[in-house]
Amino acid sequence: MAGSGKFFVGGNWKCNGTKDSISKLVSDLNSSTLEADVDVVVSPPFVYIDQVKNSLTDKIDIAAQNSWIGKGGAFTGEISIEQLKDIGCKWVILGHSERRHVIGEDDQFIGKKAAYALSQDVGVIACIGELLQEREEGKTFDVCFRQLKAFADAVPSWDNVVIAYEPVWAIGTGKVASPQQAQEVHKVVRDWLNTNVSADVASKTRIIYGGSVNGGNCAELAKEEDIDGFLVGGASLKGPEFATIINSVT
Ligand SMILES: O=C(COP(=O)(O)O)NO
Repeated sequence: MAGSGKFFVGGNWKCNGTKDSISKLVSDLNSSTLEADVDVVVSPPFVYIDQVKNSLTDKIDIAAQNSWIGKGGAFTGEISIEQLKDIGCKWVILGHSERRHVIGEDDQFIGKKAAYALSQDVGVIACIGELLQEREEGKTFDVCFRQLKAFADAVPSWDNVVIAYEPVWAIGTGKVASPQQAQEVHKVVRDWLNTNVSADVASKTRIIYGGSVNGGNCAELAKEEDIDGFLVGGASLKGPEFATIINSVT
């Protein structure tokens, strides 16, 4: 399994950064003190992965923000897992709500991507989460279970999978889920794994939270039993704050 720490923290840089700003961010990360039992990844835009990989401390791995459903070839604009491995990616974020609700990727398409990445020994950060309307209609669990099932139907194994619960209404809004809200969903996700996959997978799979995590709220969230780390957007673009979040999970 790529990474065997009890905890997992990812920094999703999304479509942000320049060569200069990323150079500064990497420098800040390289000078940070990071706790040992946390697997840490950062996820730069594709065009900066090589720069980051060649300058970042080896204590932090690289995750791609997306990947193609299979081998490369005549797929204009796509980037294959083989190419991402070639430049040092060990992980890939798949099913992010921005890919689902902005780009329009569906559960099955995301499942195919996850299956192929895992078949090539690249770890998958499998994102799930409900829209505000779905939560208001009491459908949070149904949505998460549907998304989980699509991953479960596709993946050959859960050994290299981290689940990221990211309520869409909390992403980029500053409206972080309360520790109780996040724990409630993380618990039912772990129970779903126990019932539908195995007790071993349920106990070993890291379930991380994403959605407006910052240096001020991470400690309270990290205290929850079933929160095994974070997938951080905006706050991961600030090196010192991202280091604070990483060190809050131990
Ligand atoms: O999308 C997110 C979270 O983003 P924010 O931390 O900016 O809410 N992680 O993948």
